[in-house]
Amino acid sequence: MRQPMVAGNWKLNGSRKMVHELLGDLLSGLSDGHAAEVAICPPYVYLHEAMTRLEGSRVALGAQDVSAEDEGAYTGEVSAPMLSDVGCRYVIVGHSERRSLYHETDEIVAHKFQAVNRAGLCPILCVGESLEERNAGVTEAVVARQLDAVVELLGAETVSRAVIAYEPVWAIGTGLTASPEQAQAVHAYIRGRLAAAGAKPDQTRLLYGGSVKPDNAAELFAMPDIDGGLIGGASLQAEAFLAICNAA
Ligand SMILES: O=C[C@H](O)COP(=O)(O)O
Repeated sequence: MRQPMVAGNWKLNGSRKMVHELLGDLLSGLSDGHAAEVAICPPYVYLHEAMTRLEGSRVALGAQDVSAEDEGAYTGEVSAPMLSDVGCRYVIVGHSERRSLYHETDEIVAHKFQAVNRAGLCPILCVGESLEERNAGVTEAVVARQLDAVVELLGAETVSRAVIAYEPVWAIGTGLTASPEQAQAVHAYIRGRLAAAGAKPDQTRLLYGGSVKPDNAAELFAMPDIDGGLIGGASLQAEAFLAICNAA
């Protein structure tokens, strides 16, 4: 039985005020027995403050990115041991915005995944195709290439212990959501590919991301291989995020 998970990716949004207000609303709105694991991933500068706010709660902290290096002369970078030091449990790697806007290759993503793993944290590995790729019928090939880059470096068993987020690029921040059937098909493909590579992915949590909102979360999460969501825009409003957490 996989515990569902809902992770909020704040992206480049937030303030100290928002950390206090939104997390306060979240903590008071989550019922004690909520079934899903909930995580929030604010910008680096707010991690410590968020950790202080979340201490003693069941809400986990994650980061949105990480350096592939642990320490040294890498101006501007933040390492996985540092993220561990401030209380993170999760680190998003390979988000499509990092891949497209900051030119992160599959190889860089694999090394970031490795750094997160080395620090004892859990990667949330993002994979997903662009609209052009979907229309060209190469969705599975793109997802396979992104997944295989990490499997080749670390092995399928290690990858299957991470969280994997399928985020079709065309659904991110656009209001267009993959249908539950479209998302389920790719999730099943990912699980199958990990199994074919020698892992036992029955326990691997596969999240869907891309315009998840309170009104579409339940039907997406009802699919057999969708174990929750990676939420962008809707994670910035307590009411919407709580409704999505409850749907999981
Ligand atoms: O990391 C989150 C995803 O990019 C989804 O963002 P969105 O919910 O705003 O579409």
